[in-house]
Amino acid sequence: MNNEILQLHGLRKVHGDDRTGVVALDDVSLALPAGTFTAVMGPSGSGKSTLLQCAAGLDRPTAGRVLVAGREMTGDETELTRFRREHIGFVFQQFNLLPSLTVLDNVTLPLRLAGKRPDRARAIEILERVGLGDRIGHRPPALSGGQQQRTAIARALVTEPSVLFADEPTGALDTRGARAVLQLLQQAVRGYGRTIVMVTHDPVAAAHADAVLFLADGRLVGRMADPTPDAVAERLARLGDDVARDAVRAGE
Ligand SMILES: Nc1ncnc2c1ncn2[C@@H]1O[C@H](COP(=O)(O)OP(=O)(O)OP(=O)(O)O)[C@@H](O)[C@H]1O
Repeated sequence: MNNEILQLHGLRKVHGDDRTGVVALDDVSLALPAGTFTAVMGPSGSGKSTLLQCAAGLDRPTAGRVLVAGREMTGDETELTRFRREHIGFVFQQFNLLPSLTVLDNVTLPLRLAGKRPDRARAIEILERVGLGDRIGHRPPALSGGQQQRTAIARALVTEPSVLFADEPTGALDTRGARAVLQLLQQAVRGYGRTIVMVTHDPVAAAHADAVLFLADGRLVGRMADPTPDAVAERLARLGDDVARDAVRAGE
């Protein structure tokens, strides 16, 4: 059985005109097994968000293929939307909850959008799992940032996505809120077998993953298994030095 739940083949993304635009991704290929937690790191502008957006079907690559659970992500907007609803979960830095809906209604929303029965019992079970069982009737503005992000994670998990993508999920949180969110993501992988890909700038956050992928100038330039915060920070510093040196050389 093919255990690789996410495959990227020769992904290229040019923002703007293909000839004069910005090359954000340059021939990125990777395959991630199901049930793994992967962090993506790299200097600012290295293409991390673009990689996540293309892999999640929120943006279209200029070239290359994305396969999720063995199926190619392709087609018109309607097909892409259906594919995303079925296979993809996404967690944003700024939570993106609907402020006028209760926590419970935010979490059942993806089911309703997919035309499925909004299974309240299941949504409540997930909210209990993320530690918000006593907050289901609250509205997001009444919650802390960490609680809002845990609501967003519950919303992303309710459809049991093949892959959950998270773009800087702890970027707007304090240390305590961030730790709770990272532990939750770990638990979703280790306890429930989900697959998570997370972009982060924070070596401590990245060290919660099983492996870290490093991007520089739109290319995959390294992978670290069993990361520690110190090892990640050191690798990142070296990458930053390399990028700065290349920029100086290009300007010579
Ligand atoms: N919509 C866009 N239009 C034009 N250029 C873009 C667009 N989005 C991103 N870029 C460019 O593509 C490159 C990669 O951007 P991306 O946001 O993916 O990098 P990143 O690694 O996520 O950066 P950061 O860590 O600063 O968020 C950058 O040079 C950026 O300026």
